[in-house]
Amino acid sequence: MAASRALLPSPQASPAARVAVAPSSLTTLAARTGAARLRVVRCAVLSSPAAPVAESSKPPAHRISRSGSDGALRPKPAVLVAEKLSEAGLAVLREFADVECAYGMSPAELLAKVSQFDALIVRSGTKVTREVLEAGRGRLRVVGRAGVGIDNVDLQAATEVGCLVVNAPTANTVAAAEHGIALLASMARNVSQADAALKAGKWQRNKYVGVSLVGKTLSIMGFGKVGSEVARRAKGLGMHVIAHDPYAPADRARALGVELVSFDEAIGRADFISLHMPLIPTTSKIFNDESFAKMKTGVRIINVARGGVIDEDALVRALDSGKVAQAALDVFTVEPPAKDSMLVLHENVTVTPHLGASTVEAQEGVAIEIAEAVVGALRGELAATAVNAPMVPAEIMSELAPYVSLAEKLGRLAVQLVAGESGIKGVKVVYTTARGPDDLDTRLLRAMVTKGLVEPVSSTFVNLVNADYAAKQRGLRITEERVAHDSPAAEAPLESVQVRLSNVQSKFAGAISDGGDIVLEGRVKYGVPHLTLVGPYEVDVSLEGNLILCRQIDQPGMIGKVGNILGQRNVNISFMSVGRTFRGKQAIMAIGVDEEPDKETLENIGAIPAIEEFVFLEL
Ligand SMILES: NC(=O)c1ccc[n+]([C@@H]2O[C@H](COP(=O)([O-])OP(=O)(O)OC[C@H]3O[C@@H](n4cnc5c(N)ncnc54)[C@H](O)[C@@H]3O)[C@@H](O)[C@H]2O)c1
Ligand SMILES: O=C(O)[C@H](O)COP(=O)(O)O
Repeated sequence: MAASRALLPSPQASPAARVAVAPSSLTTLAARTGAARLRVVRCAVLSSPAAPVAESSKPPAHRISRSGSDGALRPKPAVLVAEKLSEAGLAVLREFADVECAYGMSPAELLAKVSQFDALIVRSGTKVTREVLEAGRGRLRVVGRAGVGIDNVDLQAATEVGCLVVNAPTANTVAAAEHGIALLASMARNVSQADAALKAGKWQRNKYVGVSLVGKTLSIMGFGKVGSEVARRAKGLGMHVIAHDPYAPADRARALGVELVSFDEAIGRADFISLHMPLIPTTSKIFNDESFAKMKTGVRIINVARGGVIDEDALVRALDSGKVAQAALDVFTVEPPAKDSMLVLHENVTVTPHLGASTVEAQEGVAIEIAEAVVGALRGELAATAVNAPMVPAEIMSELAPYVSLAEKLGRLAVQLVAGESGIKGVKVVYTTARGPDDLDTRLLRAMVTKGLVEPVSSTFVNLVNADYAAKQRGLRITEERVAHDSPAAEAPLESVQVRLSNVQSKFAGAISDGGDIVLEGRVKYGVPHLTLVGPYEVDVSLEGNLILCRQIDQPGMIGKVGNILGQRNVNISFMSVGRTFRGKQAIMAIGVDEEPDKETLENIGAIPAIEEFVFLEL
């Protein structure tokens, strides 16, 4: 079987979720409800060795009806809708399945019910925990998230029990952007405070004098789907819009008349700051005492992204001191927030209960998008919005698995090296192989590089079906080059894979090649992906755990010094490799570590006099 007939999800996915897709159907796109969306493509579900269901917990018998496209009689699937879904979506579901809407269930009620259903649909208010997924094991095949964020679904557990998770990533973008603008305007004019005062009988015209928006600088933090829609609307209000997003395409920003700037410049120049980045380890509490201190006194902040990007205690301090004049928040670290939350009760704070996606139109769009994805998945089709993606059949996996993992890891490392404000422009993937184009289809590898580049910095989930579309959406131009390997007798499908990011700045200058690109190259050795080139430096480090890269003057004792610091802090080194240009000149150390070193440990490494720069990268 050719490699081109295969798909691969995250390596931990269980065999029960295995799906194969014909290459001819890989790129069907459709435009709908104003937002571009991907259609599902038909594919064959490979045999799913479902776990045996205990006699006592067996679900009730299925109702028999004609649900197959071939008209054959087979059981009608059952779908549990746990949160309010628009009628349009329910109608799509009812055509294919028995639908039960059980809104507002307690966790115990959900746990008791879930084993009777083939699919479960939720929004952000229902926690789909490991316990829930375990309870559904054997019958529950799909969890549909009617919205973007899947922070409430235990993805790892879903994958382990062979349950596909699909989401609806685009239909609520405009609604979230409009809510951001609504909060911006109502905060600036004290609408909610004045409304509350008037309803309490107070006519306070002098107290609620607002500030104007026209001519003010708005910084958009995260220039993705929602951020760019907010920018477009704010320009219409006469605001000067700048943005910070290290991974956004500069062309798209330019087309909207938005200047991309560094983090410090964005927060330092802004009168208003609107947050639109995903909650990922690098953005967690990124707005904290230190960043508030760099803002203009009297700045105003809007958050319709995720509560966790703000250190909420620090925001209360900044509001109390007047550093931040006002905040308008739709999202909170814990939802719902405590009733006595000082942030929510602060008089200079406007709050809404996570309403960004809550418009009639968005909920209709999201409901249809998720209903179609769930029905498609129950039919054995692969949704382009599958979050824990599909994988390749065993015979393909056995040969390509380590290269697939290598491709994703190179993408993942490369994107973490990006810095500055120019955004990623060109991506080139170079394969050195003894095989001809007919023997090695590189789509899977290209998709995995895209997955590695996109997933760590966005709320987009990439699988083989949507990889090229996801790259295009983000303005990533991915080109490929095949370099013939000298030894045509070589058995391995690939000698090496190289990922080059052009026209980017890097937070680690040592990763920049002589040609000015971020360059990472890897090989598979004894079935394990290895990093073998960083910029111009040859290294050899197994890609397991996490990685520290240090650039230093080549001199004796460096390995010992860094090793000591890590050892003292109980950080286990799994691999270490040094590469240098010339003796006594520049060298880099690539260190594989099992644990994540804390900030102080990394600072101690950086403080070694011969170390010129270092970076910690997560795999
Ligand atoms: N309040 C709501 O109801 C609601 C509705 C929709 C989306 N959201 C949330 O809004 C956020 C944005 O959603 P989206 O659909 O626009 O996602 P997206 O993936 O399209 O955009 C996120 C952008 O953030 C950028 N980014 C990543 N790390 C960054 C960093 N350190 N600094 C600056 N930018 C960074 C990415 O490059 C990307 O361009 C998500 O957190 C999503 O869950 C909330
Ligand atoms: O992630 C999302 O799509 C938004 O935060 C909306 O969540 P909701 O569907 O619970 O409104």
